[in-house]
Amino acid sequence: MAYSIWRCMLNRSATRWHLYRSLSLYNSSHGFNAEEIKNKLAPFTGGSVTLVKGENGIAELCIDNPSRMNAFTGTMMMELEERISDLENWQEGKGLIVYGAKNTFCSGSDLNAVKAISNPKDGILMCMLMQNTLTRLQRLPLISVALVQGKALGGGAELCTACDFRLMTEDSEIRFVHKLMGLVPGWGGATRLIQLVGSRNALKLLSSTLRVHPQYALNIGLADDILSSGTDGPLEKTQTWIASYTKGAAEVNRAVKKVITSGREKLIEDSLRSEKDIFGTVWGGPANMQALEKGTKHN
Ligand SMILES: CC[C@H](C(=O)O)C(=O)SCCNC(=O)CCNC(=O)[C@H](O)C(C)(C)COP(=O)(O)OP(=O)(O)OC[C@H]1O[C@@H](n2cnc3c(N)ncnc32)[C@H](O)[C@@H]1OP(=O)(O)O
Repeated sequence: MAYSIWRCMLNRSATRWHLYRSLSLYNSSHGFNAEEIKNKLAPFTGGSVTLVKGENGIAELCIDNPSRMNAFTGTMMMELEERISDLENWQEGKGLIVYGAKNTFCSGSDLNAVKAISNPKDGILMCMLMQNTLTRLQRLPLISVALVQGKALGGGAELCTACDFRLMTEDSEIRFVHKLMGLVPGWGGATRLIQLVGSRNALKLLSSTLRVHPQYALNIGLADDILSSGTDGPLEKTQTWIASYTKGAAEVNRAVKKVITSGREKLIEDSLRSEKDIFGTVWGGPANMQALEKGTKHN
C-alpha cells in the first residue's frame, strides 16, 4: 500500500516534469499569437512533412519539398508542429530520424513566404512559432538523429541542431547562411550551436558563413559520424546507427533522454531533483526487475 502511494507520487511528479518539458517557450504572455502567424503562413503551400512510426519504436520524419530543396513552406511549418505533437504523445517511441527527401536535407524557409512576412512583427511571430516547435523537437523523450545529405542551409542548418545527433554523408554540408541574408539565426540555431561547438566555433560559423563539410563538422563536434557510401543507403545506415543507442525497453530509453534534457536545460539543483524524479519512474520497473532476476553481468 505504502509502496503504491509512493509510486503514484513519483509518477505524478514525473508527469508534471513531462508537462513542463513539453511546454512551448512562447505563449500569449510573450505577445505570441500562433493563429495570427499561421493565418499569414497558410497561403504558402506545397511540400509536406511526413511521419512514419515504426513498430521498433523508431520514427522517421521526412522534410519533403524537393522542388525547392526541401525549403519550409508555410503549411510545412504547421505540419511540422503537428508531427511533433504526435511524437509527444507516442508512448512506445524510443528514437527519431529526421531527414530530407531526395538526398538533400533542407534549405531553410521558403523564400516566397519569407518575402511576404518580411516585416518585423511577422518575422518575430514566425521566429517564435519555429522556436517553439524546434524546442519541443529537442525536448522529445526520443533519441533523435538528423541525417544530413546534400545541403542543410539557413533554417535547415538550425533544424539539424535541434536533434541530439547529426550524421553527415561524405558530400554534404551544413551552412549557416543567415549573414548573407542580412540575418542571424532565429529558430534557436545560434543558442543550440553554441551548446554543441562552443561560442568561438559558433562565432566562426555564423560570421564566415563557412560551408561546414563532414570532417570539419566532426572535428568541432557538430557531426557525430560520417556515413561513407556503400551497399546500404544513408537511411539504412542511420537506422543501424540509431539502433545501438535505442536498445531495450522504451521507458528506460525515454528516461535516459529525459535526464539529459533536464541536465542540459535546468539549473544544477533543479536538474538533480528532476534526475531523482526520473530515476523513480524506472527503479523497480519491469526492465529493472528483469535485469535483476537475470543477474545481468556487464563483462
Ligand atoms: C531563420 C531561417 C531563415 C529565415 O527564415 O529567416 C532562412 O532559412 S532563410 C532561407 C535560407 N536559404 C536560402 O537562402 C537558400 C537559397 N537557395 C540556394 O542557395 C540554392 O537554391 C541551393 C544552394 C539551396 C540549391 O542550389 P542548387 O544549384 O543545387 O539548386 P537551385 O538553386 O537550382 O534550386 C532548386 C530550386 O529550389 C529553389 N529553392 C532552393 N531553396 C529555396 C528556398 N529556401 N526557398 C524557396 N525556393 C528555394 C530554387 O529557387 C530552385 O527553384 P527554381 O524554380 O528551379 O529556380
